[in-house]
Amino acid sequence: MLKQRPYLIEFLTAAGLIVAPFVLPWLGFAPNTVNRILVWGLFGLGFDILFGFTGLLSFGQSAFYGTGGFVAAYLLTRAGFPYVVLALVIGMIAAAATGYLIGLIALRRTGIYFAMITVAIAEVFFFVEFNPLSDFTGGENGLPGVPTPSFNLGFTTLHFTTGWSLYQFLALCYFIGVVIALRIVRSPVGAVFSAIRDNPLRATAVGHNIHGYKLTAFVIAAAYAGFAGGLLGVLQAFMPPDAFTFDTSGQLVMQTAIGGRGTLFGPLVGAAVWLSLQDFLQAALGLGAAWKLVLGIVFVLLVCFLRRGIIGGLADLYRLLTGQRGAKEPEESAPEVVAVASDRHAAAPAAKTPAPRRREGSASGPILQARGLTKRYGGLLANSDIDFTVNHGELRGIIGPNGAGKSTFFKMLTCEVHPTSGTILFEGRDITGMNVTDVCQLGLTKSYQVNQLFAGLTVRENLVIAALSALRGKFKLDLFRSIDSIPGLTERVQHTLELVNLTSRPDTPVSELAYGEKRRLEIGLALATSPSLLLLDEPLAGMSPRERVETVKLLKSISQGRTMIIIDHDMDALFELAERVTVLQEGRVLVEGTPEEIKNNSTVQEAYLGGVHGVLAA
Ligand SMILES: Nc1ncnc2c1ncn2[C@@H]1O[C@H](COP(=O)(O)OP(=O)(O)OP(=O)(O)O)[C@@H](O)[C@H]1O
Repeated sequence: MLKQRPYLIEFLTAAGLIVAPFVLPWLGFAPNTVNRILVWGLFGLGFDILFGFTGLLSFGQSAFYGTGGFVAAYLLTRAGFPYVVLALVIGMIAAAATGYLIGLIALRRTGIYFAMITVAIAEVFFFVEFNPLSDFTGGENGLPGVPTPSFNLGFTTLHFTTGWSLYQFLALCYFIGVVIALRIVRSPVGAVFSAIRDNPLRATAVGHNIHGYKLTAFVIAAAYAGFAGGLLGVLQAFMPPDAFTFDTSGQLVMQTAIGGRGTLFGPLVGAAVWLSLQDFLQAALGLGAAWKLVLGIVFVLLVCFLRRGIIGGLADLYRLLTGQRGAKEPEESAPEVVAVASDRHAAAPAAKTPAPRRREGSASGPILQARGLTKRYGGLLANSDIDFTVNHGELRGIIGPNGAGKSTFFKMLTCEVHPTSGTILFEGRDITGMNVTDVCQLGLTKSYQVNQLFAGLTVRENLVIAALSALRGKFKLDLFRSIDSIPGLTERVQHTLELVNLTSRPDTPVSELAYGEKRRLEIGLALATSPSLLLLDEPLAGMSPRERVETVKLLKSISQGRTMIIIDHDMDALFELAERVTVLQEGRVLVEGTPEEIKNNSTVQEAYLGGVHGVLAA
């Protein structure tokens, strides 16, 4: 994400587009096929930002393809609008506006429900195009007579009519589309897109308004689709009604899967495979409609054996040949291994600490107050009437038997779940009922009991995601800004790497980290948001004895100048770290005191050991 060879991809794209008309005819590609591939490739650039980079699978892109196409075609054929490029841009804006409205509805749901909504909406558009709007769209006849572009340069006029002549115009459009898409995916917004794809829950928890970013990706994809739809009309001199069909959306998804999602060029490569196979099987072999049978088999084989598509497969091959390690897809990430005897990167006290949002030295008194906090899950009372206060600069420990309600308590404090009753004050402000993103932006966040990392990204990229929320706020549309140009980002990430002792592993994909390293990165994600109150939910869970010792050292170092609350079952470690300890039992505060008081408290010993007094204190 951070390291990019500037303009190399842009240069190679331009070179490829210039060379293509000289090379592709030798490979049997007709100019019309190449032009169709470019239109699909442009359509796919936006779709790949949505699907490949943000992880949102839409089956409704035909709605925007058709909208942009018909708006442009209507302007050029029925409304007598003379400017082709401007008509294409207006079509694109219409599609983007439509995408915004549909996105507001569709993005209310995730996963399969989101996909189903997009299918349904595309079907509605198809119906509307054929019936109520047929006077404008030509119904099943479409809109014939779409002109091709020409540019008057004063001394001469450039006409882009058909074949390789039109290719020049389409290639320019595709190139501009690639340049814009690359800027977007390299921007902070692009980084947050990847975070949403990998772990939307954590992207929200580190302070990003993921709904806003998803909507952005949706609108970008719609805009690309709308422009490509307009180009389809120009290419065919006719805007076909089937632009609106489900087949269009399905073909786009399949082409992207064939070429490789999350690569930007995958849809272009997928379209090349699809359309050249279509031409070859239909025309050369005379298979007629049966060509789809062969295509289906090719698709299944490709998806089974090249899960990351053709480009992903080639990238893997390149890494294999050059001995580089490659990032795995998030779903293929190695399961977390608890044994970490081979962890060579032992923790050590860190040199620098990213500053908390509010300096502790300047504040005193309570930073957090919970009053009468209760959480009911149906008939189960997970937390009951908890009163809890933590002061600025304090390191508080929370212990309690399994199921005592510790994690639920943390979830309520960070507003991940809302209390059934009670109030939470953070820095004197009532945060009860706020959302986890806003609370993180205020400076209260937590590390999770079970790692919640961005599994498809590297260590550094993970920390960048978290640091971006502190530096840019929860939502910002800096779509064309380079991520490297954000002041303080590099330093903050570097400091966090030092703090969690991962300086030797910044470019390692998360899937290749040892368990202990993942736990430290988990803490690093929370730290990189610069919280003024940091909650750590079982930071020592699953660690070997050696790692526990090292991590306790690390936690001590982190705690300097910071307010922290730590839940853990390792009481020795917690008693060593915390100034005060709160004991929860059956959802209630059992007792609160210094580690010494807790160790010697007979009620606590009763709760833990069923009355075998003295063992805790031993
Ligand atoms: N989403 C939920 N729906 C229903 N019950 C829940 C939910 N989350 C937690 N609980 C229940 O609430 C109780 C407290 O759970 P919680 O995870 O807060 O305990 P804990 O002290 O963190 O336990 P552990 O130490 O094992 O992590 C448990 O009985 C648990 O089953």
